[in-house]
Amino acid sequence: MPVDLIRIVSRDSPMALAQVERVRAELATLHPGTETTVLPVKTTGDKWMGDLSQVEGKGAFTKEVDAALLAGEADLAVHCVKDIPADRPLPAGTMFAAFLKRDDIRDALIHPGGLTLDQLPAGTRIGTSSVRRIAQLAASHPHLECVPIRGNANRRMEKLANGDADALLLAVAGLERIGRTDVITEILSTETMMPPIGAGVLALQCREGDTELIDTVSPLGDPDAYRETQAERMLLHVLQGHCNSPIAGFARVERGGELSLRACVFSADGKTVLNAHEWAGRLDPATLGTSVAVALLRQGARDVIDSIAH
Ligand SMILES: NCc1[nH]cc(CCC(=O)O)c1CC(=O)O
Repeated sequence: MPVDLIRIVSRDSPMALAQVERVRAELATLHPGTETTVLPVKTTGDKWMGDLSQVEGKGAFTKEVDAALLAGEADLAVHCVKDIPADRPLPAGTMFAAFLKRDDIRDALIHPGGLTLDQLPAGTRIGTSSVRRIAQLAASHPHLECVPIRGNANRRMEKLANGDADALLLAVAGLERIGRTDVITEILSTETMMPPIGAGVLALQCREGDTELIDTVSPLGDPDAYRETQAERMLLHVLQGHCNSPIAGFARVERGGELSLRACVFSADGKTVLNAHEWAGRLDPATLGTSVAVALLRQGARDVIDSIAH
């Protein structure tokens, strides 16, 4: 029997609330009798506009949401997988109930003048605080300058309009969710800008043992998103990357159903780029993630990751 009521907790940014609406719509189709309510919470990551490594790093966007779940104030949390730390287990007492069908995993350039990345003149200020984006731009477009910018996607676009930067890099999936794909001037290929672990995947997280709820929401899960996410998160877990680690990578269920995983570890200045790409063959997704991580560690990833302060 599907449950009568699901109280959903999430960050309160426009993007996060759009994500919740997707979950509610999918649930309404599947279980018209199940009612849903929304509990929006502000997280440390939303409030703190400084360097994320000075608060608790990546958990900054999930901590308060997970706390509401554990306190029984809500039954289901919706998170971007990209924002869920992978170097440590999920908070004790919680588990994933589903990974939704994956959205676009690529990053987009937003340049009010309409130029593409390769057309941007030297000294163009790219607003991004992402170590992953900064390192890749340093490697491929060293003539561009990255300037720190924080806040949710809507805020960043306001800051761009105010002249705090000349261009932005933002995830296509996020822009789709807030209905602002109109601002995109170029979608960057995964070769030009390798996405972060978990890009474009939404996770449903619940309390362990909440079996009726799990039975109600798990049909929303997508099997390919599950396999890809397992491989990607195991990679990050084995690498023990921290919030300041320029690590990028993505798994993909290719034609024929086989899973592949490629990943890069960069030094902060983009001068060192380690690269690995493997096919699962008979390996399960998590073992593929381990195997690619080990390949990167053999190339020296430990030193590269540890040389960056966090
Ligand atoms: N850091 C915030 C965040 N978390 C997830 C996304 C994008 C959507 C996704 O990948 O699920 C974004 C915005 C961005 O990086 O542009």
